[in-house]
Amino acid sequence: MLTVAEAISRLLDSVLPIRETERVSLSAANGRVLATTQYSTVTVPDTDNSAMDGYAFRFADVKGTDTVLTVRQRIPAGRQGVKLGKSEAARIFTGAPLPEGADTVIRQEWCSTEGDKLKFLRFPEKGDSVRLAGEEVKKGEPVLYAGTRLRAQHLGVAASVGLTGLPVVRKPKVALLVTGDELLMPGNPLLPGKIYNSNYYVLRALLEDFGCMVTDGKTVPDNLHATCSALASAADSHDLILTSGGVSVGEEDHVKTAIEREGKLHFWKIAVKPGKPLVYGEIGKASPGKKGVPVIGLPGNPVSGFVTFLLFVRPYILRMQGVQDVEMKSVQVRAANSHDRPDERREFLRARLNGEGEAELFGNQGSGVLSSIVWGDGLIDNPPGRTIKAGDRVKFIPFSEFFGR
Ligand SMILES: Nc1nc2c(c(=O)[nH]1)N[C@H]1C(S)=C(S)[C@@H](COP(=O)(O)OP(=O)(O)OC[C@H]3O[C@@H](n4cnc5c(N)ncnc54)[C@H](O)[C@@H]3O)O[C@H]1N2
Ligand code: MOO
Repeated sequence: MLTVAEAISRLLDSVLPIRETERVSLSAANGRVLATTQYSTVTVPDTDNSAMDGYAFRFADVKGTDTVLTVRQRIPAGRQGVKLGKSEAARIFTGAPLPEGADTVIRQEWCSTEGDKLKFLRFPEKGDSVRLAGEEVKKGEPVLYAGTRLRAQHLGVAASVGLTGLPVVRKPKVALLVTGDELLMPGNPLLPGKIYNSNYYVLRALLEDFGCMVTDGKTVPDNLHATCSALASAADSHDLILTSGGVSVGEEDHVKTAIEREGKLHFWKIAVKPGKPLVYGEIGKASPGKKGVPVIGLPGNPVSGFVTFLLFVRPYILRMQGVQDVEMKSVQVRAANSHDRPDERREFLRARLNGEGEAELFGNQGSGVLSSIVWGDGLIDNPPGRTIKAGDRVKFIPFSEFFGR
């Protein structure tokens, strides 16, 4: 069995990055991956301006708190003032440009006025409450880097330098194939021996969360012929095929054999719990110089599907879109309760942070207990063979870490 790290590096080493790009408006760019580094065509801020509502003046005119200046002008944000005369001040508001000659602002709470006379309650320091031109970005500097997954904050920076749209990588086209004779879609009456298909909704939502365009067919029945033909037709027009179920060792599990028939198996089985039987391969007989379409087969157990998606599929599809930093980062916390049964595989246990910042494990760690991932807000990354006692230090990966970047 491969280790988690080996599986991730074999997956990432074989990713074919998508080269096509498109330009989208800023309001359509959330979640997309930036295709080329963006440089600012403006300086931000473009002039020195006030960080406070108060009074702008020339520092050299103020000798002490007994200095009195004369207020000669009023500059709201969006307007421009005129040059300051000797011992003059300007009434100024947050964001308004400093008038020529001014270098310091005193906030209104720290001074007083009588008519047009300004008195100081505190002695300022030179440059107080002034945002200098170019202190954030200078014209020509890079502001956003290729390979960034664009989030609200990146769109804000793009807008702040006047960009209206951005070049992004084309969305990966992913075929989602869910296998299993026992599956019924919600909306149908539940028949004996059947269960509702939850993986379809989980995996579709996850794929969309990470920027994919998802197409799906009917649920694939548990037979080799149907599995082979579903894989072969999905390979036609997709960048990736993601399957659910049918990857274990029973004679009703056909995904691995179908990959071997329709293409090539790269690996099967990872020393991870949940998720051991994950399979990776490609579909389509590779003609010289041409690769097949990658296929990742996730285990059918619902928690296994969710966890292995985050561990293995998420970095894969982000890297397809050009994101370099796809590593999952954990934080060290104390365990609130125990985990008594060690496993030879590296475990990703469902847990949540309590009010003390400790990770509390969900009671039933079964791979089919989907409610554990609703109760939990992250995973404890537990090394092979290790039990956990309350108070032990553990590595915790919040779900937000997977979704945040
Ligand atoms: N003899 C062995 N049996 C199993 C092994 C093993 O090593 N030896 N491994 C177990 C592990 S670990 C896992 S994980 C599962 C993975 O099995 P499959 O990928 O073949 O998944 P299925 O058998 O199709 O289903 C497993 C389980 O999940 C339910 N399921 C499947 N699809 C869905 C869906 N779309 N929505 C909701 N629930 C789904 C299915 O009904 C089963 O209960 O194999 C173990 N067996
Ligand atoms: O890998 Mo399975 O996912 O342990 O149940």
